[in-house]
Amino acid sequence: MNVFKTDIDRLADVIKCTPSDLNLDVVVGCPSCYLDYARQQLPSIIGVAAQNCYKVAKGNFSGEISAAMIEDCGCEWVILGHPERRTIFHEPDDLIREKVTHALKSGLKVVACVCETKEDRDEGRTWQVLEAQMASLASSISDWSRVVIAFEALWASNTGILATNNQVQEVLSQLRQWLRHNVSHSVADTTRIIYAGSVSSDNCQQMARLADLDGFLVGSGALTSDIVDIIRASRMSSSQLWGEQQRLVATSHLITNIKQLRFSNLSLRPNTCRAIRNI
Ligand SMILES: O=C[C@H](O)COP(=O)(O)O
Repeated sequence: MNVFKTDIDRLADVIKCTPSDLNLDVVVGCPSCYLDYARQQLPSIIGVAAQNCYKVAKGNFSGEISAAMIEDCGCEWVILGHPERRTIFHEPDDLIREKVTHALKSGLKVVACVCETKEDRDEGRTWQVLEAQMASLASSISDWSRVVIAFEALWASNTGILATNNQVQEVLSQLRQWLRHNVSHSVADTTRIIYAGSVSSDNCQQMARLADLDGFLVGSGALTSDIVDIIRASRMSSSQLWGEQQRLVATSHLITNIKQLRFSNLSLRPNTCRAIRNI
């Protein structure tokens, strides 16, 4: 709930120049009322994701949208179980699992989120919480090739506290090991696991080097020129995915300020210029 149509226009203007040979998926998370508009404005190389959808195809569920509606808008992604859905709207694991089941069955690709809160970390139950979320999600997934796992350290999102690289890598590694032991080696080796929690220009390059990191889910950084650096860092990521999967950057918000930066030399840093050219 951070942007309007004019922001989509600005984003589209910049991103139309994006070359098509990126070894990277860039997916723009979008409020449901703008899905259709965003899909029309953005180049086809950029994915568009809904930020939620309901668990059934059709019916009397006022205020909800369905997977079929997302597809009808020409979009192929949905973000499910976002930490804000889990914590602010109290979506339980079971509901998220049902949504993931339905979205996949409907043909969408899913960014499935797991998260830990500050209390989870302080009380030493991070892995217990994440494992329960993973187990619930995994029971709904038959085709992992259309699933990206996003881990968010909620305590490091807009709090002024940053997760260290070690803290992030530790969890990402645990998530991959969990997939290895509970799903399969090939799923562990090919499923993209991305990180969310105040990813910015300042920390994206170091994080991109983490062994088990395959991209980012970006919130506030997608509202500034930082997203250019983040996309660039993701492209250079050292993750070792097998098979056809590419690294991924998903935004839960639209990128708003790139055009403004592009045409405002005062606020355009040299590395941002280069990054814009390179994407
Ligand atoms: O959807 C994005 C995540 O909630 C992360 O947001 P953030 O990058 O502002 O911490």
